[in-house]
Amino acid sequence: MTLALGCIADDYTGASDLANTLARQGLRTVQTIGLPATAFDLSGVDAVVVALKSRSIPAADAVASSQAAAIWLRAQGAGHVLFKICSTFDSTDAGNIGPVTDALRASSACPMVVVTPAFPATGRTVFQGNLFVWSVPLDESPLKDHPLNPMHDANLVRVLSRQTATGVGLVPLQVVEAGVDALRARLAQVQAEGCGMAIVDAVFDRHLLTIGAVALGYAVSTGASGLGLGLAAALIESGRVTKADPAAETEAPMGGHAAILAGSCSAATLAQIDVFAGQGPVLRLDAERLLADSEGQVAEALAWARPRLGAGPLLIASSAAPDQVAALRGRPDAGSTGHKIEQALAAIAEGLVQAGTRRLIVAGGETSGAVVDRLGISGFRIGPEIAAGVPVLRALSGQGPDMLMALKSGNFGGTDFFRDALKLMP
Ligand SMILES: Nc1ncnc2c1ncn2[C@@H]1O[C@H](COP(=O)(O)OP(=O)(O)O)[C@@H](O)[C@H]1O
Ligand SMILES: O=C(O)[C@@H](O)C(=O)COP(=O)(O)O
Repeated sequence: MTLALGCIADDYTGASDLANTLARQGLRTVQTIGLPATAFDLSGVDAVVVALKSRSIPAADAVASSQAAAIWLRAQGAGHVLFKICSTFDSTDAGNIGPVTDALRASSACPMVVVTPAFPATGRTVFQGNLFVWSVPLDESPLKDHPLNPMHDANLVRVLSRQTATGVGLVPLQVVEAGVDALRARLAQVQAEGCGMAIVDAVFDRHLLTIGAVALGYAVSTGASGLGLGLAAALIESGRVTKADPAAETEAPMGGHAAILAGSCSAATLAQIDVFAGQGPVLRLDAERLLADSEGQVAEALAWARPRLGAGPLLIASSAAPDQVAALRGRPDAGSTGHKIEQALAAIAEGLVQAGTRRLIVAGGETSGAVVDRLGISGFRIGPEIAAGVPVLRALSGQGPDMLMALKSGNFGGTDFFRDALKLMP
């Protein structure tokens, strides 16, 4: 059996978000952490999401790791490769959405790449090329304060044009609404005008079904979970995949201690931490102290956690409000602070697992990447959905610790997300 769909995600939360969407649509989906080191049994698998930590690294490195993933996915039979980016288009003028899309396009001789971060289930819509987060344009949303890639422009044609030498066209909503033929014709038109990519508007899932049906005709596409939804539906509609029942597998409870680690500074995560503070013990780490004495702070956090783990779930967070994040950005070592904080949280995760934690929730994409890497987990099977874009993950047995995880994108989930997650992670 060969793969129907290959996906490359630029971070680990994004990968589990996409894997969740594909699984809910009926594709038998596995998430790998990087490329599998050994031969990987793909029998019965329709889609693989290769999770990379490539969103905030130098563009050349992101291109190299994404190309390697694409080569592997195509060798497994994937006829289409989806480059999964963030639904809030997290990137800088240096990349990495443009450079990676360029490279994947070139290596598969794909004349045109459909690009859309729309994901209506989480309020991400694109209209006339402008990205909205619920009711506000991207540049007025909490993403304007992101510690690594603050987003100051909602116009994605402009944003992407700064990242690539190829022309970036626009397919407006009225064309998508008119259906697959109109969309194909418009893509051919923008291609004839010299564009190699096009931002495609989408407001409702029905638009993503149209976009997925058309995008499947190309070798590569770039987008968030909404595009995954459209591609999955098109694969089933075309008969290339037989729809699976996502609820068919029942799993034994995991047991063990439960803990939550938060490194996201998003508005949603800050609110979720406040709500959890009324339900269980919370340790708020001080970023300045963490940066000054990482080892000491990690040891202190673990000394705080160990005696409490037996009594129920606890939460440890470095998360801070925008003014504190901005203050840190003024430091001379600002370029490396995010990474250092991630590594400290990863070390705490390692200590928690050594102390018997088997159910771990991580808030934040980069943070999740650091934690999963530190734990040596090589992949996940996809469990029930906790909230839009966040599934329960079961570490693939025999590789890394046996455990349940939830990798929450900073901005996803309702205010009671942590309790919702723990209920589904027995
Ligand atoms: N108090 C803090 N001040 C500044 N940056 C922080 C703080 N706490 C965590 N960070 C960093 O902010 C970044 C958050 O990114 P990420 O984990 O991807 O969250 P999100 O999912 O919200 O994007 C990480 O690099 C993290 O280490
Ligand atoms: O598409 C999305 O919004 C998410 O899947 C995603 O990529 C999240 O990234 P982080 O907010 O950095 O976790």
